[in-house]
Amino acid sequence: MNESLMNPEDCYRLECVIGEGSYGQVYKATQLENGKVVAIKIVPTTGEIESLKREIQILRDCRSDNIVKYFGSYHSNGQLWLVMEYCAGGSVIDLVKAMSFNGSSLPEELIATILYQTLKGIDYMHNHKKIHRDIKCGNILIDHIGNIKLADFGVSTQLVHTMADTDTVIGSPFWMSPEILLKSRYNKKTDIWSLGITAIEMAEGEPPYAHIHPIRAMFAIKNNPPNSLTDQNKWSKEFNTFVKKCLILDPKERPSTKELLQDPFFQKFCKSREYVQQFMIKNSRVIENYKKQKQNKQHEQQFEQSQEKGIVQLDTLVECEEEEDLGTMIVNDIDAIPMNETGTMLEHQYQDAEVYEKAMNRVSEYGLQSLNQMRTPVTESPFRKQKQIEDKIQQLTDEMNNEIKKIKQKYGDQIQSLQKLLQQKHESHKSVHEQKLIPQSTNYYRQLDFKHKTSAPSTPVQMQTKQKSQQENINLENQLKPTKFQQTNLQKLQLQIQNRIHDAPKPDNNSKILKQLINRKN
Ligand SMILES: Nc1ncnc2c1ncn2[C@@H]1O[C@H](COP(=O)(O)OP(=O)(O)OP(=O)(O)O)[C@@H](O)[C@H]1O
Repeated sequence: MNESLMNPEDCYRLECVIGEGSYGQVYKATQLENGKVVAIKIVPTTGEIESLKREIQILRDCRSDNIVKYFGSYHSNGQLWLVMEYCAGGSVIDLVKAMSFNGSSLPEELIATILYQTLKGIDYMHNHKKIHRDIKCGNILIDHIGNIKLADFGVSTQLVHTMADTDTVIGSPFWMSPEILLKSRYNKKTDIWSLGITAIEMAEGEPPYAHIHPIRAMFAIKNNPPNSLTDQNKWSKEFNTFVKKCLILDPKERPSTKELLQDPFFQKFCKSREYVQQFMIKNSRVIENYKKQKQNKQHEQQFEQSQEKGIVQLDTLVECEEEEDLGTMIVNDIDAIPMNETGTMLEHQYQDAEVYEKAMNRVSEYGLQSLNQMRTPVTESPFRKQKQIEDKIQQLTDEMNNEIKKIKQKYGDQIQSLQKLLQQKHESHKSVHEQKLIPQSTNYYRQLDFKHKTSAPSTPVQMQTKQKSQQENINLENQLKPTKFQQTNLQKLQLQIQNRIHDAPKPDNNSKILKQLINRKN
């Protein structure tokens, strides 16, 4: 491989992450010299880079309008950069998922056009003695003018003779041909099988057996290979026949790319690249909405994963993202996965029970990719980091606002009921004054003093009346004492509650409160 030793950061500016594969991320980037937009796949060289090297090797030899173009590669700072043509329409899987998310499916004309151009890309590869081995919607891209491009050559192979290495099971489980799964000798016809499964994926939103565990699916494909679209009445005779041809069990009987390019399905339904472009423009909002949702989900998962540290060893149990596209797997010995004919797992034949248990746990946690040696963390991107910080701040702000709301709700009711109580006490107090015809004053003790001074007794009757009145006043005073005491207590309580509301964290408060919340959360 002949990659450049220049620092790629001097040549390109990374704009944003546009996708993520098993071993690294794909960025949209700008070439500084001329402002050209490109796609760059970055893989940390500490992990598995063989597939990227293979991809570079295959891509640099390919010159076809239906294969994503290769512009160069760089090795710098422990990373391998693969610079390629940017396909603004994204992958066909996003289109398929967006449409099914919207409750619709792709029209037959679009399916035919995408399949035809993909087939042309495969035809080019086969003519140059290359097998793709991983044909699926996730590896078919659409550019800004509606051209269809085959991508992801990480598992592609150069045919040295006529047959490929028979010991290696390679590809994505649901799209794998029975001859690969049976470990028979296989050839380029394996790509035709995968194209048939891709046709079903485009029509039905997912490949056959997608609802079952991938390992079981591999056995199901071996034992009961899919051979047609599920609802044949929904589709044209030509489309049904095309799928059936691609899924012919015997590779020798299965048509070649040349034969399929002449198929009546394409003659009847295939349209121009402008048709694809128009379809993309018409459905851009649906696609964007779906991508945003997918991205948010990924960010959440990445944020959770970023709490985990460094390289994730396979035996570390972490929450596994829901995998839409199961990814590509390379297994050197499929028979090491013990299962019976119906796909039920058999009792392990591993010598070390614990090793077996861990391997199976990994498969159910991570999917089949975990059967590869090591899963490396994706490259840390500044965009992702910034998004994580923004999300964290948003999350903390929301939390604080909720807390304030809760405190207000809780104590607001109490304050109201205490105020009501105070009002009632005040009313009863007033009514006692009215009964005794005592003039209202804000200070009751001052009133008593005034009465005392203004009504000095002179006669014994007056003395008696005064004493009686004094006694009554004392009684009244005694009666009011607890009320007064209660009132003071209530005021104190109200003050305390108000202080607590005041002390509660505010959304725009300083970082100390943020830290308190983070600590409490941890
Ligand atoms: N040249 C490109 N232009 C635009 N988007 C791209 C390009 N290459 C890849 N992508 C996007 O990046 C995503 C990840 O691509 P990548 O080839 O790394 O992994 P993958 O094929 O999805 O996964 P795996 O390697 O596990 O099979 C693709 O699904 C696609 O959406």
